[in-house]
Amino acid sequence: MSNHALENGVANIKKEEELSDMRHGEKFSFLSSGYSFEIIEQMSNYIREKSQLRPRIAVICGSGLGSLADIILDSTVISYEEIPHFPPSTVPGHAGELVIGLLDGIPVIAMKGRLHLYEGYPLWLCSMPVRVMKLLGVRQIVITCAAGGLNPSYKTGDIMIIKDHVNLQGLIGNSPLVGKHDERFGPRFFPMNKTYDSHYREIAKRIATDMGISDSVREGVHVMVGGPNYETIAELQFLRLMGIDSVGMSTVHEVLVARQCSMRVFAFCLITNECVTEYDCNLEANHEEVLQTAEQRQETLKLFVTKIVAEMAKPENSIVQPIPGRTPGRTNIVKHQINAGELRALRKGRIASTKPTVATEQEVNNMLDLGIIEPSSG
Ligand SMILES: O=P(O)(O)O[C@H]1O[C@H](CO)[C@@H](O)[C@H]1O
Ligand code: HPA
Repeated sequence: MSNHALENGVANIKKEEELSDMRHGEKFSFLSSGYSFEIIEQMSNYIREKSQLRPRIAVICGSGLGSLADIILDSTVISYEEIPHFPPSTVPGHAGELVIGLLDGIPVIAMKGRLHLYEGYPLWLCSMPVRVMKLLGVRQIVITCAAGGLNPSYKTGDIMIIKDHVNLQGLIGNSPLVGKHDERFGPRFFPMNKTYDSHYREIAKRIATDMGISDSVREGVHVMVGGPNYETIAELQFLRLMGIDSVGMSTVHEVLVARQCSMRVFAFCLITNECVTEYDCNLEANHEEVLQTAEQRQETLKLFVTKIVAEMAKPENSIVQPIPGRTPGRTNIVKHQINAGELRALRKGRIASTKPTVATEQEVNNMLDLGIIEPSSG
């Protein structure tokens, strides 16, 4: 190793050590999966104080799709920069604001702009807002992104409902979930085969038909590449061989974290450009085209998202099942230890409000979602 590389390595380790108290407070947590539960809690507490609303549904707005948040009424807008420990958004088309308000009368929280790996943020940091939203009470999430259409039948302006993904980063060990595990965020080992909620996908297709846009609504497999450069022809040909329909630089890490904490996920891409897979083609991908397509499709997308959120909010569509995979016997993972008597009381009547020292309402909801406790029928 050269001296220079060595120095860089030492500098990085020092930086990691400085960060470690913000994460798990352990000197050697270099491969940390990010902020500790307590830091995430601090962030959600900060946001909770800004609005009376307690949304169950979140929307992440992709590149150029921030206008989806503009139809949220009676809103409280919180800049990412004012939230403790929250990094700024640095990409054109991503305002870097949380918007909490009413979408057609339904409480929602929207991320107007997301965080990307290519901004220099590790994946755990890019997906950290999902955990913050979970602690705020979010149980269902709509994740949107701009993406290149790799399936040759796709056209610019199409909406692709994501039915599955290939987690290229994760397959080689770069996941937002690597590192020290905290079961309060969900199980370490969990399945991914039911990630993209099939019921919500059916609802979205029905809505597309009702809106008369079903010709431009597809369903396919998404891949997240690291970016920020667009792909070479050889890379795109390789991805197509893998069965990929759309290519983006986001979404997958957010979906992973959302599923780990049992959120129900609906995700779609706006196909903002057609991927160039032939050497003799003069087209070149560019971010201006991405933003332009998003702007052209914004009115349609606003209506599409509004209708989907309205359906997701219906009681029959908002039931959340705990994700399987919880470590058996881990009832001691809540912040305040629960003894057997208290746990029995929790099981009987969801007593959060009468026994605040045992567990907060938020913790009870978390435990219910994780399957640590069960709702009583009485
Ligand atoms: O995924 P979002 O943020 O929607 O945007 C996509 O568009 C940008 C590239 O033009 C990248 O950020 C890519 O990920
Ligand atoms: N490739 C990767 N990410 C993208 C693209 C693309 O073609 N378009 C929008 N985001």
